[in-house]
Amino acid sequence: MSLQCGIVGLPNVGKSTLFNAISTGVAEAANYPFCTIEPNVGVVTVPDERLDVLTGLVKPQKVIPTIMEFVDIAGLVKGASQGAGLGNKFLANIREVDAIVHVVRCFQDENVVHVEGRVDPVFDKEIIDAELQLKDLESVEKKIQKLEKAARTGDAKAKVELDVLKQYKGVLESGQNARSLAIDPELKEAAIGDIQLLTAKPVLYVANVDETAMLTGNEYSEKLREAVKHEGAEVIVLCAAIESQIAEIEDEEEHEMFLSEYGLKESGLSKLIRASYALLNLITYFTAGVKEVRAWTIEKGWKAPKSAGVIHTDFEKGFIRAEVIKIADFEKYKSEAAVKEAGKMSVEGKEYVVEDGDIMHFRFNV
Ligand SMILES: Nc1ncnc2c1ncn2[C@@H]1O[C@H](COP(=O)(O)OP(=O)(O)OP(=O)(O)O)[C@@H](O)[C@H]1O
Ligand SMILES: [Mg+2]
Repeated sequence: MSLQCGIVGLPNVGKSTLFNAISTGVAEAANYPFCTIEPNVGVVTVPDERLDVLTGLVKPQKVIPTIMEFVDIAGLVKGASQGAGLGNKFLANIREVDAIVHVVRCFQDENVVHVEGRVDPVFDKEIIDAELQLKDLESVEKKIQKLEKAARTGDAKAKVELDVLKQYKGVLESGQNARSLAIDPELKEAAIGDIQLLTAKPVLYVANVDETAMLTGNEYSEKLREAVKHEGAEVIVLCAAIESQIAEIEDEEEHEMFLSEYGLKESGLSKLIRASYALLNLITYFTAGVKEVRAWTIEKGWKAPKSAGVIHTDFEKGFIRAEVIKIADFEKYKSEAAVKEAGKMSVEGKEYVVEDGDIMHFRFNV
């Protein structure tokens, strides 16, 4: 299971710089075969200290972290929803991703052209939002037309959906994003699940600042933070130009030194990758054996059989039970045997909801 985050923003704000940093950022996770699916899709490993802890205790032959994909989407401009600057093609790229990383320029640099001729992150963000909203409005209106016909023939389901879609229309027309509509998840899925509204996708913002503001942020990033406060979205402050330099350092020690020289505890990229993972409502469970210690991605709320299914469909079909160790217990008792002896391993059935950090052992029968 691998989900995609699309990197979105105006032209020349640092999207590709950030993408390249992410894509070459093997320093954090040198043990995963980094690969590129397409030139603009990068597979990154999700940094996870717990995996290091487990590896230290189990000493496996192989360690496999979990992954995520980032897509570098070309810059959108004003009018993109009407096709300006190849707009429609890029908007289609956004439709395919699961979440959006919206990069906003918060750095001053006369040598880097700003398409609007000035640095104003809040206004920039609004340009992008407006284009995405216009595109969504188009999709919503199309579907409303279809549903109106069905509703007229007395289709009750169509009437319910129509009502929801009209609410979305209202939200979009008032210049808000579809995600701001508070609505029952099932109703939402029925109404807009098939049309993949761009502004319904979860979002986080990257304030791309200059080197001097990397630790503290600056007036621009503050303005952005203030402007998105009501959205409840996260704002990550980083300097894409520096991040891409840091990412190129493969030697782990040197990498650490570089970070500490800048006063950073961890790279902005690690922060961004973890935040994106959380944004998608993803959690990690582990399997731990001497052959392999591995992190697996599932969605929050998944029960044991479905979670087992990400390893192999047989695990789900033939699920019998799961033996679960909490990672804190593994750390405390140092081995599976010691955990068992202490009575800290639990045996769970089909209804067990897997928690972040669980170490799972599935019993199955095919
Ligand atoms: N934090 C920063 N400080 C200073 N310069 C930066 C910063 N981040 C990126 N840049 C510079 O900004 C320029 C544009 O960056 P980049 O190509 O990544 O933008 P982009 O958003 O991908 O643009 P496009 O939409 O045209 O593809 C580059 O010259 C890059 O080095
Ligand atoms: Mg680019």
